[in-house]
Amino acid sequence: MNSKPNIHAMIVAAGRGSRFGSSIAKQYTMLQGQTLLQHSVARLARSAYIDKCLLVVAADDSTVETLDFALPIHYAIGGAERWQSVQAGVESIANTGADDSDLVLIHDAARPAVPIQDIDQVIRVAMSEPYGAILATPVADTLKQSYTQSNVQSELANDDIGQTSYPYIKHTIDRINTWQAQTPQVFRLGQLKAVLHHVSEYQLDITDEASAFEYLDLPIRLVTGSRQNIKLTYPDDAVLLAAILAAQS
Ligand SMILES: Nc1ccn([C@@H]2O[C@H](COP(=O)(O)OP(=O)(O)OP(=O)(O)O)[C@@H](O)[C@H]2O)c(=O)n1
Ligand SMILES: C[C@](O)(CO)[C@H](O)COP(=O)(O)O
Repeated sequence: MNSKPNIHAMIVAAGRGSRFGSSIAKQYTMLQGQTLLQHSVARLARSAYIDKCLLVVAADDSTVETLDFALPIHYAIGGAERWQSVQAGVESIANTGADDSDLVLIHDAARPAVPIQDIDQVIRVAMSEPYGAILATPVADTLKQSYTQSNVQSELANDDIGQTSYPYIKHTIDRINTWQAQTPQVFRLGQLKAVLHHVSEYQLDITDEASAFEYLDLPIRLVTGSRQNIKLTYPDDAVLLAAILAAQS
């Protein structure tokens, strides 16, 4: 195993933020005087392993070029699904002549509070792995699988409590050995290219790149990260992120 591979950092910022529901793409939400995307680049800039960054943005993005970043920036145009944005970034990195054993670090623009020590730790672990490693946190809550049943007779008419769409509990999911995936996710370039090709060929539905390796039974290491590394997904997350960024600064 090459113990000192090159690291190619990529931030995916080509999403729409439909669950966040703002009129501007959520990566341009301002918190603590900067956009989320600028915060995320600034976090990577503080890692000794990273000296430049590829930003994967939407084809119609007219905001990114108006911003200053803490690293030299290159651009690629993203796709409709997150993995397609990553694939565009991977192609761009491969076209620079990068080696298949190099590491590609993928981070969400929407995770601006990742601690620097977590970035460095997941890189160090990935360096000793044949495929890669991701940040994640053990699930802390009791998890319920749900079902919906429209014709259940309840003592209280559903309308009386103003909500007809609450589901019921099916069962409790065992949380032992259950983790919440975060980013950065760090993989060998050649392997990442291959698994994304598989996702494309078989039209797999994935929400992170580690899932592509899972489909092929390729082991990816879980590195325990901070619970502060939350993603701006729903409007409530903005309150939490603002508090986390303020506490970290
Ligand atoms: N086609 C896509 C979809 C997502 N992303 C990026 O992937 C990260 C995490 O994805 P998510 O939170 O799902 O972002 P969105 O797709 O923007 O949100 P939503 O699913 O609510 O629309 C974000 O930084 C987002 O910009 C991307 O680059 N290209
Ligand atoms: C990559 C990711 O941030 C890991 O948590 C996540 O999978 C992005 O997509 P999601 O649809 O919000 O889970």
